[in-house]
Amino acid sequence: MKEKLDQANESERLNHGPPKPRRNRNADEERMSWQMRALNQSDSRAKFSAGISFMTSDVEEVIAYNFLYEFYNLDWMSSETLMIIKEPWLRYTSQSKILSLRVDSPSDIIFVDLADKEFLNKIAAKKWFKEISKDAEVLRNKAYDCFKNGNFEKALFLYDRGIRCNPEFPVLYLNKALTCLRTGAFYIAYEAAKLGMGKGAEQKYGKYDFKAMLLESKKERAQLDVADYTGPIKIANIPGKGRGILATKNIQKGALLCVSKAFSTGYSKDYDTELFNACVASQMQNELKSMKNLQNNPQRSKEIYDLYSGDLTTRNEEIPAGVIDAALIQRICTINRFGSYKKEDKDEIYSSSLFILPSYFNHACLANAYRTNFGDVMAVHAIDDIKKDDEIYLPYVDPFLSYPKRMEELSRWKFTCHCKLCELDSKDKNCLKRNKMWEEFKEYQKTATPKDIIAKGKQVLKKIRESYANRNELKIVLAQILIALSSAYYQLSNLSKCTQCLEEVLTLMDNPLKYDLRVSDLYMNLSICYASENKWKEGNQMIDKAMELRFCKDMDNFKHFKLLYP
Ligand SMILES: C[S@@+](CC[C@H](N)C(=O)[O-])C[C@H]1O[C@@H](n2cnc3c(N)ncnc32)[C@H](O)[C@@H]1O
Repeated sequence: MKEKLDQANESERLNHGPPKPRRNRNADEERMSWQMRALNQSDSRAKFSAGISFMTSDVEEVIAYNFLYEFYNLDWMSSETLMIIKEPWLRYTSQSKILSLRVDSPSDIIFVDLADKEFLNKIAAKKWFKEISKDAEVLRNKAYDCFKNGNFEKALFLYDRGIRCNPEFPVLYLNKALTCLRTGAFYIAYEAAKLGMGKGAEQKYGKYDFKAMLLESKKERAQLDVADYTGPIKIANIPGKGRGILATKNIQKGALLCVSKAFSTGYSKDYDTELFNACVASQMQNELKSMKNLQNNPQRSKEIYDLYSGDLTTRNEEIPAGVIDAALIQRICTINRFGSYKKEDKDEIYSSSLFILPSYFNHACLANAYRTNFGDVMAVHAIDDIKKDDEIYLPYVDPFLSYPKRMEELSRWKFTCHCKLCELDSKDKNCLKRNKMWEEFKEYQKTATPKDIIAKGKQVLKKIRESYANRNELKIVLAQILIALSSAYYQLSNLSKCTQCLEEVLTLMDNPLKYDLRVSDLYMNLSICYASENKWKEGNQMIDKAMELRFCKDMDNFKHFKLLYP
């Protein structure tokens, strides 16, 4: 750690002074040195760079950030690659004392096809021109091989080359469209398909079915796709909060407010997690995915750049479609991050997503809406009755956290929450003492036996109950300790005590927080307790309640609910 800091400080110092002249570098030596580094598997930078061979008498190191690539698929950066770098700048990195060309935004690099004589002429780089087969059929076959092997970037490159060789060959456009669908470049796919059809593809190859192609493109992808749905809500300016979401009519609790497909999602397991913690890894992956998606779908620029980035004053700046402002996208992805966490066997999977419409919800700990994530699709439901023109909130942090912890986590967004729960907690003199007791008990619980948990838990329960003497609602810590006790009683098969605790929890939680997944789980636990005492009617009532809280009440024959509680 110290070594890394020293390196960073040293590079900072160098970057503030004038650059030092350096000796010419020999291309072959450099290539050898990078290839040696590539042998060292842990140096991912070297692996990436070893693909590059140098043709000039001098060598410059380029560090390109924010590219989404896979190490086993680096064809797009090989010895043949010619690129134009827009607005390059020189920097000393913390890794070496040699200046490198730094590129932050993927849209600052234009990859040039060496077979594109016209373009090379235009940029006065004729000498790089390489005579390549002009047979569009050959190129089509080569591209198709790449496509079959999942190398979509290279396939696209070759289809474009083929189109340049023979712009009147319609199937190339259709194949290009299919490849674009695989990479998520929907708009370019649509444009290419339209061009192909314009060139007579339909007459030549039969009816062209864009929808079938889209379905085909999804076969190997475990990504959900839905059309976005917007219910009775709208985006509006909210004094003191920027923009937010308002109800356009009276809404009953349980109603569906919107369904959104993530613009981008990053998963921790897709990243080299040795370097970062899982949460940071998923966030970094999400930033790269959002840049890639925006590069593929430039017409969505406005939607993304309109999102809150932490500074309301600079929002008016119009960024042209196709330009990736990497720093801005990183800020947007951070402030509007929707995270989720899942444990699968031993694997802990974090995901970070960027959603468009849901990013406009402002925060309240005691919110009136609840989000459910299904992969990279989010459904938002009302969890309280909401009046027309009332603001609708989602919680940015877990409302079951203690008040100080919630405030600490919310400080990232630089506002103070004034929801009913925060107002109550901030005025509650016993709040800190009570949270301390609960935190200590949680620690104790980790290693204690169920019997010990009950013995100690009863004492703590008494004190926590007393601490709430002057408060009538939202006694969340009391509910939490009762949940802990109910689980210990259950483990000791003392079902009547378990039932007693759960019944009290559910009375205490008769507020919007009952829609939390952890509370509907308790209804299911209680139904098991009732069933084991042959109280079938009560048991069924509990299942019914859990269904309502999971927004499954109006769904056909329990199908969805069974997925949640098999
Ligand atoms: C994800 S954005 C929400 C949409 C944002 N208000 C906008 O104008 O686009 C998060 C930002 O909204 C503002 N915000 C959210 N909830 C708030 C609240 N309860 N009170 C004040 N500002 C809030 C904060 O500036 C926060 O950093």
